[in-house]
Amino acid sequence: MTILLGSIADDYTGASDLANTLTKNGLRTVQTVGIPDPTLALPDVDAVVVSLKIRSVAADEAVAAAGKADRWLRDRGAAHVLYKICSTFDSTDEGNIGPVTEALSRAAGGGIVLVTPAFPETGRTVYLGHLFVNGQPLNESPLKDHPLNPMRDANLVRVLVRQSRGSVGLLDLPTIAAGPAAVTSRLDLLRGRGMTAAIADAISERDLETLGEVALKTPVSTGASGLGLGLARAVARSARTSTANAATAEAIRPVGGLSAIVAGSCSAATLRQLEVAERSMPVLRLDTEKLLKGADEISAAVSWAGERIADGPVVIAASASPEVVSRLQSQYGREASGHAIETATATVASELVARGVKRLVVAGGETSGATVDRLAIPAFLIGPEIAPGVPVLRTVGNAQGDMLLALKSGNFGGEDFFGAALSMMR
Ligand SMILES: Nc1ncnc2c1ncn2[C@@H]1O[C@H](COP(=O)(O)OP(=O)(O)O)[C@@H](O)[C@H]1O
Ligand SMILES: O=C(O)[C@@H](O)C(=O)COP(=O)(O)O
Repeated sequence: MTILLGSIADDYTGASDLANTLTKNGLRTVQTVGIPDPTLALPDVDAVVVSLKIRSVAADEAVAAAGKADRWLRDRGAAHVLYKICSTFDSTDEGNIGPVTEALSRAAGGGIVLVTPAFPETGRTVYLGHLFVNGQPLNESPLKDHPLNPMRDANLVRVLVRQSRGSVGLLDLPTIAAGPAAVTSRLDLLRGRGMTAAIADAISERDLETLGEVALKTPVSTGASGLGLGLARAVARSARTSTANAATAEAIRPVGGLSAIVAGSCSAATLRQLEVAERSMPVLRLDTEKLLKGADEISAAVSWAGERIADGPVVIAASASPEVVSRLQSQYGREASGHAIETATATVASELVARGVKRLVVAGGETSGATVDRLAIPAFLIGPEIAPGVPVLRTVGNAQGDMLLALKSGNFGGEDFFGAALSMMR
């Protein structure tokens, strides 16, 4: 297998979002969980997205993990590797978007890296280096209250500079509108001025196609699914792969079994989706105070689910409003509470799988990472899209047998996401 496009994703929901975009734009794609074991039989694909859980870890740890994934991808022919970050640029000033981007670039021989989180299909646009989320500046959007990475600055040039050793330039919209040649010469100019990264504006698919075409000629880029779209279309044009949706029917062959939803995302979209789910499914809201004090809350949740799950899907959620989250964090600390809750939701999910759940929806990036790790799932095939950025996933090489999952980024999906997801997972 020669990989036409490689990617390293900083979390698992983000990986499935990107894998969905690559698939929709013609690339046969597999999502691996970490670097696959050599014994795992992977399907023949055009693109591999290696999912890592490094969004919220120390930068040196992220650099080391991404470096290993990069070598694995390059050894299998990937000439270009996209570092998939969140479309809302989730990171802190100690975050790793800058350090990983610089390390991947150094490993590939240096140069300037094109960076853009734009993903217009989900309302993420970048203009003059400022990120907008559904029309609101990032720092005024619900992301200002993210439990782990509160985003308080919409100026991404400034955000990236704070995380980087090198300096960061801007590829503005008029340059991008002028087409690939203009973008390439502007990048050359910025590189000549010693810049190691450039934040690229993008408000439409056309901008992303231009950026994808330019980025593909370089060894590394950093961005979200929007840049993935541009890269996939450029790869499809150059390698003459199909431009049709590459999702396979195999990916959604029914698996039967029971179904459940586990949520740890506290994003505005997930909170609304939980309210809507309450109208049609039993929903258990975990008492996170109790959860942090001991394991009883987990076993209580598992027995609550056990009494109901034979009759239909159940929902178990730790998710809470920004006020409740910040109260808990001031008592137990941000990282400690986040980590303890992720461990709890992953434990609940694995107990439910042990009781026959084969169709599982998980809401939240860190929450999904902890759950997929706990279930030790090695890889996923990409099925059809449930909502922009969220595909149905079918496990590959799973010890518990085939399962269908949906890993929902906190901010993605319409109000009825949970019902819509389960109706596509049989
Ligand atoms: N009630 C709560 N109080 C504090 N933190 C919480 C609560 N519920 C969930 N969390 C934590 O918030 C974080 C949400 O992050 P994540 O799962 O990535 O969601 P998203 O996709 O919305 O970013 C996780 O670390 C999760 O454990
Ligand atoms: O790019 C995106 O917005 C998503 O793919 C993503 O990474 C979201 O992260 P979580 O909300 O933490 O799942």
